[in-house]
Amino acid sequence: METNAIEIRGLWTQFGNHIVHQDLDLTVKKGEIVSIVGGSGSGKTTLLREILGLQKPSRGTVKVLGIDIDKASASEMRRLDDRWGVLFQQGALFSALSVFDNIALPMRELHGLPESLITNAVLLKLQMAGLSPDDAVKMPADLSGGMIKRVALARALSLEPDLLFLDEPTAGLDPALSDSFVDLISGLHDELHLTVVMVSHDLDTILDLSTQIIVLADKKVVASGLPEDILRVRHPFIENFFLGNRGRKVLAGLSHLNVAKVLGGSNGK
Ligand SMILES: Nc1ncnc2c1ncn2[C@@H]1O[C@H](COP(=O)(O)OP(=O)(O)OP(=O)(O)O)[C@@H](O)[C@H]1O
Repeated sequence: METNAIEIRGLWTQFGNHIVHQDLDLTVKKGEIVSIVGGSGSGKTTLLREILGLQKPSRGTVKVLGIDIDKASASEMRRLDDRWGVLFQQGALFSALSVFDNIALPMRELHGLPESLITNAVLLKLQMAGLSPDDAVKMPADLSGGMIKRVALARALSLEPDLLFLDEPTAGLDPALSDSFVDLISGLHDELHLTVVMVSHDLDTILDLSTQIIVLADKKVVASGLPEDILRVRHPFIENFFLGNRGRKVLAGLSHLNVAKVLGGSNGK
């Protein structure tokens, strides 16, 4: 049985003369929560787009749930579409559709299910995403930022995916809302045995959720694993991101991680 949710081997991405990924390898096992981090322009969004088959790499293979995205037939791609849910930063909801219709859309598009089943499924997804049945009739313009994220999450879950992709899930949320969104993702992961792949700049979210952190820099994966594995790798991005003032504060709050010990004498002051 396939144990890897995603396998990327020898990936190159080039736009004109600009090489974004150079011989990049990456593996996500089923059931993991993986955070992809990297500086602006390091190619995180492009990588997500390549995993989703929205963009073709210049070279290399991308396999999702055992299927080679480049060689997949139209029907295989449709089946994959059924098996992943995507919460992207932009265009999270259709503004002309109610909350109900936004969540129902993927079911209506892909399955032609009877409306009575769709209604029950939408109500269940609303509940899973921490929303009430009364929210179903609201329009996106009437929702707060936190609610929009929850509705977008409910829609991403609408086809009961095995894989969930989140692009900056907590961007724009205040700390309390961000914490409750993190709890929600964590609960859904445990309950639904989801594999989650997210791109995030939010260190709290990354450290709270990830079973694997993947650091993109210099056109490839420069470090991957748990925070203690990442911190052992000397790289300017890692030092800035994890060990800048804010990073140190967040890491200091993690009792299981002896940051000073991991860093040794030189940086562990
Ligand atoms: N379609 C495209 N054509 C040309 N260049 C592109 C295209 N898509 C992305 N790029 C370039 O590839 C690089 C990586 O972009 P990408 O959006 O993947 O980075 P990112 O890590 O997600 O950045 P950010 O954190 O700022 O969102 C950037 O230099 C970007 O300008």
